[in-house]
Amino acid sequence: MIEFRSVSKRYPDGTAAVDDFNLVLPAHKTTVFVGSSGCGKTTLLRMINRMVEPTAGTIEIDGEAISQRDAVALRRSIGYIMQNGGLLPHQTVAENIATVPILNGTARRDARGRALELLDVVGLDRRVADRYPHQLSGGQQQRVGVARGLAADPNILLMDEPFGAVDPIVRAELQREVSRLQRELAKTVVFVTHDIDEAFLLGDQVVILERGAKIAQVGTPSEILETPASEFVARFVGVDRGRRALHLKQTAGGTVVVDAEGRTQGALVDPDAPAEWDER
Ligand SMILES: Nc1ncnc2c1ncn2[C@@H]1O[C@H](COP(=O)(O)OP(=O)(O)OP(=O)(O)O)[C@@H](O)[C@H]1O
Repeated sequence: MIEFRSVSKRYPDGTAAVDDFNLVLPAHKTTVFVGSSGCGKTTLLRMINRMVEPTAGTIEIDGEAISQRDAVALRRSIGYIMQNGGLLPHQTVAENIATVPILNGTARRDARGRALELLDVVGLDRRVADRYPHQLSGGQQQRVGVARGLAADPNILLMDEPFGAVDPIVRAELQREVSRLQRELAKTVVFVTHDIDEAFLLGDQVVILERGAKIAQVGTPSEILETPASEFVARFVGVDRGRRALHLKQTAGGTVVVDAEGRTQGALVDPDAPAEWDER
C-alpha cells in the first residue's frame, strides 16, 4: 500500500504542482491518475520513487516513510516505465532489460536468462534480445520498456503515459497486454494518463485530477460513471456524449442500446434469464 499524507510539491520557480494531496493506493491494484496536461500527474508519480522530493508531507510504502529509505535503493526496487520506453540506444534489448538486476548485483548470465524469460512475459520473440532499440517498432520498444520495468521483480510499478507515443491499434494491444499482466502478476501499479478511456480500462481505482493535483473524484470506473462528483467530472468523463451517451431503441428483434452517434452497442437483456444456448 502506498499512502500520500498532506503531500505538496512546489518547484523552485514557484510552481505549485501538487498542493496538499492525500490518498491511499491499495496494494495489488492499479491506481490511475488522469487529468489534463500540467495538472501534476507526473510529479505525483515521481515522488513515489523519489525522483522528485516533496516540499511538504510524507509518502509511505507499507507504513514506512520513503524519506527514511536510501533513495537509490528505493528507486531500483520500483519499476518505472515511461512514454518512449526509456531504452538506452547503444545497448541491446537484453542489456536494457538486465540493467537494474545487474546494478543490484545479479550475475550477468542470470540477468540475461531472466531478460529472455521477460521477453516471453511481454509477448516478444526471444530473437529480439540482441537487437538495438532502433531496430524495433514503437510497440515492440514499449514492450521492452515494460519488461525492463518488471526486471527487478518490483512490487510497485510506475507507468507514465507508457502508450502515449504509439498508434491507436498498437495502443489497444498494449492495454490488453497490461491488463493480462496485471491479472497474472498482481503488482501495485500506478499509471498516469490523460486518456479517460485508458483510465477506465486499466484502473481499479481512478483518480481524476484538476490543476495542482486537486482530486476532483476518486473511485472505481463504475462509481465515477454512475455518480460523477461534479460538473467538471461529468464533462471530463463525457457521460453525456459519444459512446457513453446511450439510449434505448426498439427494434423488431427486441430492445437495443444505441450511442449518441446512432451506433448499436448491444442488446438489452435480462441478466437473470437463462442464455438461449442453455435452453434445452
Ligand atoms: N522541474 C520543474 N520545474 C518547474 N516546474 C515544473 C517542473 N516539472 C513540472 N513543473 C510544473 O508543474 C506542473 C505539473 O507538472 P506535471 O509534469 O506533474 O504535470 P502532468 O499532469 O504530468 O502534465 P503532462 O500530462 O503534460 O505531463 C506544471 O505546471 C509543470 O509546468
